[in-house]
Amino acid sequence: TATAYIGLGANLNDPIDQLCTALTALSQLPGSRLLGISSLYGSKPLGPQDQPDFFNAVAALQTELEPLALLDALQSQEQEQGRVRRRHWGERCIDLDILLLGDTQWYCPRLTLPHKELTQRSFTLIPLAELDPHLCLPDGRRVSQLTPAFDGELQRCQHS
Ligand SMILES: CC1(C)Nc2nc(N)[nH]c(=O)c2N=C1O
Repeated sequence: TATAYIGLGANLNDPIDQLCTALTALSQLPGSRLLGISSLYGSKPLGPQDQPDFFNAVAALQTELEPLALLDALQSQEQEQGRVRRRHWGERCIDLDILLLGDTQWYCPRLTLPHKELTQRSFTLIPLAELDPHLCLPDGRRVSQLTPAFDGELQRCQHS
């Protein structure tokens, strides 16, 4: 098995509830075990600004699933939660992205691992470093070395 890090994002139709629904689905994924969940973060949308702020989190999932099987499972969960693609980089009720799958480096049209934008986005990097401060990327970089560039960009939501 390998540890997958899944990026979750939502900014439509009660986003926090959407994230909870997705996390419940992840905890029930066959051949997988939910190891941990980052804090919940709020962030300004990257892309068109005429959309609501996003809520983001990252989940750590131990899984036996192969990359494309995991991708299929995540994409069917997005459909299940009624994701409709309206415009490029537009609002969506749920986004489930594989950020990392162990040390796998995977380059195919459907899936790139590690996620292409992983180190360019506060809302993936900061929750990831929270989950595993010592995490190393396949190219050897430590995520905790990359987060200072994004200090102050992300709001950790108040724990209810
Ligand atoms: C539309 C785009 C690029 N912008 C985002 N912006 C933020 N803040 N969070 C996201 O999860 C997110 N996801 C996206 O896919």
